[in-house]
Amino acid sequence: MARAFVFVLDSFGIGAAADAARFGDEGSNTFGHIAAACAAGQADREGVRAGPLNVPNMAALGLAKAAALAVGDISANAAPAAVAQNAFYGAADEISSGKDTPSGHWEIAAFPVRFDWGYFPETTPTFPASLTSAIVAEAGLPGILGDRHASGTEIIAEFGEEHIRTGKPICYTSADSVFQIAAHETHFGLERLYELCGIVRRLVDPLNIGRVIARPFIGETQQTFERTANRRDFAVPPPEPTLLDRLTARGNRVIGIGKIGDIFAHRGVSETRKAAGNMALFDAALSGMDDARDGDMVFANFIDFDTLFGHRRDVAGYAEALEAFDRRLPEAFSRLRRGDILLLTADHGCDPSWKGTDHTRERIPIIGTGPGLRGGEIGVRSTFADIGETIAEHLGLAPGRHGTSFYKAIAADA
Ligand SMILES: O=P(O)(O)O[C@H]1O[C@H](CO)[C@@H](O)[C@H]1O
Ligand SMILES: [Mn+2]
Ligand SMILES: [Mn+2]
Repeated sequence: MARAFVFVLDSFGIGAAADAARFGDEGSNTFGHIAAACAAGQADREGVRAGPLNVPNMAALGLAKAAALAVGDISANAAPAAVAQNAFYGAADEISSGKDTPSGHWEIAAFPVRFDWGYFPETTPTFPASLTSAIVAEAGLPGILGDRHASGTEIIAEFGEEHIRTGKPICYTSADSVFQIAAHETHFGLERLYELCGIVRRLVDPLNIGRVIARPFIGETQQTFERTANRRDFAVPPPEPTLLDRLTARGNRVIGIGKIGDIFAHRGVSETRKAAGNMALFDAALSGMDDARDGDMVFANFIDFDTLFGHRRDVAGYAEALEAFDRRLPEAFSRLRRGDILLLTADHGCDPSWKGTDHTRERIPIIGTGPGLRGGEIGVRSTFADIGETIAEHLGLAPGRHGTSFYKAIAADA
């Protein structure tokens, strides 16, 4: 029995990447700054959480040691937290050119994105006039609102009422290669929003934009607007086969939890299980573990860390989400059989104490366990693709073109 379970804590970086300066992110550290704020009593929230960050299960997998490695602290091995038998831990730098979600996930799945995505400039309007007029004409719209870089929740508060009044969708972007469209689920219509995103997807293809994202919301006033779980990402398909394609081509199943299917444009994903919120996503991931057979992979994305707390720069909220996630981990551990591997990682950072509202270029944690593994330290890997190649070797696939497996370093001696 060899099965692989990869859980992505979306945006859970553990220290600035080697090339963070290129992104203006030198010194960012999602985990480190959350842990420091908690320790200083600055992340207490009445009735929600208080005190030092309490993530004992991830600590037992070596999270603190991975974090020490990621920030170049050579006393990593002297880090106090005891690491469980079979646990492996380390960190990785990203070699993809962007710090966005598709780049991070594709690189984890052993396909780094070495080309440059298209981006929209930090001007108002941000979208080229020719693009906007094509969208307006093809979709039969009275115009668009927004048309600039923005935080999704803030721009809905600003333009939501005007959107309801005029029927103009709210279009915005970020430091990522995205064209995001916020529209009201009933006044504008959810299906109509998805159709509009399909039109825009086609129109932004020549601009090399990674994703068009539908951002539906409900509520009638600035105070009551709320985004719903009906978000949908329209990503371009990875230009090369990923680990997921290699597995499904062999006849194995890849069960994608949450937005994994969307991120891979549904290629190499046998089945998608969506759910709203990290706890329901965890339930879905456990159901995937229950159903996975020999040679299968469960690939889960836990989006709340990023969307609800990282981008919103909510340190206490992020801390509480980590603690809630950590409390569920024993349920995953108890499902592991001999031959299985469970690996926790992230796709980029989104330091909630950082300036702005964008992602941060960070190293990611690689921590995990498996009943048949020896475990140990795997160092700071030069690419996330080492994760994909390790899973490939674990599941008996031939090596791919990118990344180096660390499987032999953590596998039990033959
Ligand atoms: O501010 P919101 O709408 O959450 O958007 C964020 O989510 C997008 C996709 O992950 C990022 O590009 C960032 O803009
Ligand atoms: Mn992400
Ligand atoms: Mn994000």
